[in-house]
Amino acid sequence: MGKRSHEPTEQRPKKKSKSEKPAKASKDKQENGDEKTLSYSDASALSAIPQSEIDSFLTKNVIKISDPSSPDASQFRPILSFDHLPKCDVGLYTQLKSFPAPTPIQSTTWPLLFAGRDVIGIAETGSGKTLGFGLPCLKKLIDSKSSKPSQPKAVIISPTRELAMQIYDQLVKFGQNEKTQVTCIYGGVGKDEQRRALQKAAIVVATPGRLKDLQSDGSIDLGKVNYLVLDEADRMLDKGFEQDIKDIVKPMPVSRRQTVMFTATWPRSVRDLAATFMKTPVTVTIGGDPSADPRANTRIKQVVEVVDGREKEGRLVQLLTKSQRGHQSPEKVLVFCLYKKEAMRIENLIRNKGFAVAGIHGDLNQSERFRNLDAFKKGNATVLIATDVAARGLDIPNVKLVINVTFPLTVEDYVHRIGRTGRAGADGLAITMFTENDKGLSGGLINVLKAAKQDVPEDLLKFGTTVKKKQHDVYGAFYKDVDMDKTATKITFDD
Ligand SMILES: Nc1ncnc2c1ncn2[C@@H]1O[C@H](COP(=O)(O)OP(=O)(O)OP(=O)(O)O)[C@@H](O)[C@H]1O
Repeated sequence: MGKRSHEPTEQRPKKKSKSEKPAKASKDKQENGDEKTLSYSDASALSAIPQSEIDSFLTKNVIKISDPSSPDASQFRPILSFDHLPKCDVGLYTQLKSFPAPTPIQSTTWPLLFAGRDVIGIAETGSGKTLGFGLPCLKKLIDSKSSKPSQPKAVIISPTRELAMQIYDQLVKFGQNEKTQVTCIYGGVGKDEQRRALQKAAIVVATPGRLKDLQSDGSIDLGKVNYLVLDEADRMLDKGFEQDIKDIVKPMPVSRRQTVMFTATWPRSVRDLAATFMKTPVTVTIGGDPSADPRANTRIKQVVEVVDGREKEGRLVQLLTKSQRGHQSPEKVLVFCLYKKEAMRIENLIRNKGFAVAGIHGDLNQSERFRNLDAFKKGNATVLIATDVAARGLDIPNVKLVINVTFPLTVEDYVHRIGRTGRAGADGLAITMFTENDKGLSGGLINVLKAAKQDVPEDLLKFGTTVKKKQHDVYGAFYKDVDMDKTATKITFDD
């Protein structure tokens, strides 16, 4: 565990006197001797906003900023409007016009990231974290561009291939002029094309296994990387990925890079480890205390049904019938299973009942995974049966309902799973079947329900309210290669 203390004092931003200068800059002394000044100062329109307005924004959105290096977190005023963004000559901000304003996590982390600080950003699912780290990444690339890149300057690591592709798509969409310089690499497909693309890549979005592979065989040199993002950071730091991440970051020492971690859940178990990857990070939390239980997005209505395991399939068919039949356009429903074989069995059952269904899990090849996800995105299939490979980060338009047929291994995964609905300000519904087998997680689930002001069924309370210590080292496991009623023997991850 890291020696560095990661217990910063929590501060609410203080009031700023009118005479105070808004300009700020942070210096990044690079090991190769270059001293790079990352200058950032508030736009004049932002400086002109009365402090009371800033304070009410921070209070309304329950924003906490913890900066161990400065008692005065107010030196970074949140960017309340896109007009407050630092000047950028190319059309980086053009696509933002489709949004009314930055989301709270964007408002609060952008100034810190533009100023070169290491940041941990914790905010609910579907709250725009991708652009939170993505826009400063593109801006940094644009600002630093003196010649064509020969080596990547930024690396964004994501736990799944589909999420990596989604982040890549967003970066390409927003950084249109930088298109050729963003590359996505992930496992399950050939390496040659990826090697070619890497030759002109300034930003690399990757899953850890393939990145490590290409690094080990000399296809990619990460020695010039100065912006590192771990998306779904708690997932990236758990036992399944920890060593890969350590290996990947070796050529880019912490002193020389800006390190950024974003997630919706931030369990204590990963915090000390996270600190070893960062230099005096500022922790930004939207909507609550990071030391509390994982927080679900409060616009999602959560229903928990305590059932007998044998009732699950019948109940699933009932729920799908209600959401799919008799509607001109059936609702999109995402159904989560824990096991690959379970997912396959449920998919067949649902298909035989005549529903428009697709599946996504680790036993499919990569083109099937992409194709099935795409069919669901486009609405050609309105039911997607998934394992936890689809639990994190995926931004699928208009998912109205998430059904958990089998409870995940951790309550954090539950929060991410249900977060596939209720995105970008929309409402959503999550229905979870909970059986006696899951009772070890009842305490954690009850706390998640209570924190989001949801009903807690009596039947669930019967299983107990104690929160057990995390049971799985491989927190957020994706798949188990076993049948439902056998003990897990092998857990595999994306590469
Ligand atoms: N400022 C904004 N205003 C409105 N919508 C936005 C804004 N920024 C991003 N979005 C949209 O919000 C949706 C969710 O964003 P994103 O996928 O980045 O969420 P997230 O916080 O990373 O979620 P998760 O925790 O599930 O990974 C996307 O469709 C994105 O285009």
